[in-house]
Amino acid sequence: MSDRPYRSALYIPASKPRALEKALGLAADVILFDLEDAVAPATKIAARETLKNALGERGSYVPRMRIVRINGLDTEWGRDDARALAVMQCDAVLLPKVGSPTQIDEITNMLPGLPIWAMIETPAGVLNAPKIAAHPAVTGLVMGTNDLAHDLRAHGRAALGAALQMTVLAARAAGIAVLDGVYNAFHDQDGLLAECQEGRALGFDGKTLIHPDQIATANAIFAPTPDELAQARRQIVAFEQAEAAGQGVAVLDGRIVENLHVTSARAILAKADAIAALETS
Ligand SMILES: CC(C)(COP(=O)(O)OP(=O)(O)OC[C@H]1O[C@@H](n2cnc3c(N)ncnc32)[C@H](O)[C@@H]1OP(=O)(O)O)[C@@H](O)C(=O)NCCC(=O)NCCSC(=O)C[C@H](O)C(=O)O
Ligand SMILES: [Mg+2]
Repeated sequence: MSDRPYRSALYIPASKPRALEKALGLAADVILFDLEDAVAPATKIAARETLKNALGERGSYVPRMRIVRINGLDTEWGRDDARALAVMQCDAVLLPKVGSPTQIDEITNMLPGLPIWAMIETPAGVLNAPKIAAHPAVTGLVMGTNDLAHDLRAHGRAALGAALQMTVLAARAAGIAVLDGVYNAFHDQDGLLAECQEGRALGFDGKTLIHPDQIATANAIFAPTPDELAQARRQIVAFEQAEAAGQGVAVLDGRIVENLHVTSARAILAKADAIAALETS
């Protein structure tokens, strides 16, 4: 997996030109240009044309990662959406409601070479998440907690715990990125903060968002903290000193530091560097 930050991934309905324009100045790490559920059926085709214009120029929205969510290939719009990607400058395509790796084969045949992100938002998708994540074209998973809760007839985030963990497990086993679902109450900053903290503790790389006011919270919570950075540096120094003294393990503040801790520490520092590079470019 790259060091690229995925702290905040903002959905923008492709049917909203004002939101598309506004996103040029927003600090989201990832923009999810949406042709699927945020766009009403009557405006799907016009939204696709709007998005072609917005993503027509090389370098537009860079340095943010640009991911286009198309409609499912089993819908009347999906195949034309996929074909339209040929004239859009984007970094990946996001396929909704992926239930099995054969759906990934289908989109890969249409868009060879383009990285695929898969939405895990159906019961079959959760159960098959390890196989979906292991597909060589898939570089990221995105939780679709609204659709999943609907399909499960579940209420509340706690009911999704197994699915959230299964999806993180699948992504980590495959070495790819994984993003948490959206927080619908976009005026509720306290609720968003709590859900971002929970998502980070579960192992997610970042959170998908629906409103610009949610970006700052996700960016803060999914970034390494100053304490984590200081601890990472101290662990590396302690381990290097132990190694120089012929030891395989260091002791820092009464805890052992092994090679695996150093690997994590280096990953934390690399992530902080990548965030700094993104924010200054
Ligand atoms: C939720 C909204 C409908 C709220 O819209 P609105 O009432 O217009 O918000 P504001 O007036 O507060 O907007 C203030 C300004 O911010 C811009 N804006 C709003 N939202 C976005 C956005 N997402 N990206 C960029 N810019 C945005 C407005 O244009 C205003 O700008 P200005 O004119 O300069 O003041 C709206 O936020 C919205 O449509 N959000 C996206 C909803 C969406 O994408 N839903 C689908 C994805 S969620 C999903 O499907 C998850 C998954 O599949 C699952 O199953 O769980
Ligand atoms: Mg959905």
